[in-house]
Amino acid sequence: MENKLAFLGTGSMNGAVLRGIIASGYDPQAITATLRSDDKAEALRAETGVTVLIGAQDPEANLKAVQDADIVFLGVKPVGITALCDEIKDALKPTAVIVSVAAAITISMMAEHLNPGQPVVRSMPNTPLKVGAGAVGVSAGESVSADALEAVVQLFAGSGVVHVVPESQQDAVSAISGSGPAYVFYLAEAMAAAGVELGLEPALATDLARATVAGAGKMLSDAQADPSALRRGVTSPNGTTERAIAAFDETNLSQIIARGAAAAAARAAAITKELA
Ligand SMILES: NC(=O)C1=CN([C@@H]2O[C@H](COP(=O)(O)OP(=O)(O)OC[C@H]3O[C@@H](n4cnc5c(N)ncnc54)[C@H](OP(=O)(O)O)[C@@H]3O)[C@@H](O)[C@H]2O)C=CC1
Ligand SMILES: O=C(O)[C@@H]1CCC=N1
Repeated sequence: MENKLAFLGTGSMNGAVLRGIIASGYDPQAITATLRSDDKAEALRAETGVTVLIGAQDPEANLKAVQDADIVFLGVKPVGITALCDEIKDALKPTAVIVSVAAAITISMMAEHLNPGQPVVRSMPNTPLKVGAGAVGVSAGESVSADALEAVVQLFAGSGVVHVVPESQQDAVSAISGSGPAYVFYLAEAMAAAGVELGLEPALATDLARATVAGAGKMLSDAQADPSALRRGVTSPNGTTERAIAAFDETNLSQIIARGAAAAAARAAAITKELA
């Protein structure tokens, strides 16, 4: 029988994890999801077939969702994670594995707000899980058995690549793959704007940028794909692409991207300090 799953705070990220799991064939009847407000509840129910409980209508929604759950995904904002742990801790099965998707909240911060020995996994997923193309870093607390960790890894693996990483690397994972989809969307926005500057209609420029980023992403989705080799395949000697890459290099675009990622990782470390 499949593990019973609970999703507490089923917004953008937990919703993507949930949709990825459902798309990979998991029985929706084994899943209960909670939301705080009711505006997206009906759509979530209709789309996924899971049981949806709404906090604004039932103060016990989270408690009901976890009472027979084997794996509990915490999907609220970082600032709400420890309060959510306090809320649910006595309703959890002692063996239930808590899986946080929150940036910056450490395993020990969660463990302080749960009963001793409750297994805790810290994960950093990303929203492309929703379309079966996610990337996830997971780190296990000391109470997590090898079987329990494997069960969590398998849930994510149905809709993305999964790497078990030391918890000390989670801020870096967050800065690369957690936030990374936004960097790629930003690139698509910048390409569309560049197309408009070159005289294309905005709708055409956006469509060309969108299809190009999506197509390049599809080529990269092969686990053996090498980004540098793929780039060279587009870059004719003394051709047009070469001039664009040279202009990027002149402006040190790689360093600019590294600065952005470092700023994201630094913000995660700062949030940890703020909320510890
Ligand atoms: N968005 C992303 O790409 C990524 C996000 N994350 C992490 O995911 C977490 C959630 O972020 P995100 O999904 O973007 O945020 P969202 O605001 O989209 O989702 C949070 C959800 O939690 C609900 N909620 C808040 N408090 C409670 C509660 N006490 N009980 C039940 N539901 C509650 C909110 O409901 P309501 O709207 O009604 O308040 C909302 O639906 C964060 O900790 C973030 O660090 C990690 C990786 C990537
Ligand atoms: O922006 C954030 O804080 C979250 C964590 C990683 C992606 N989104």
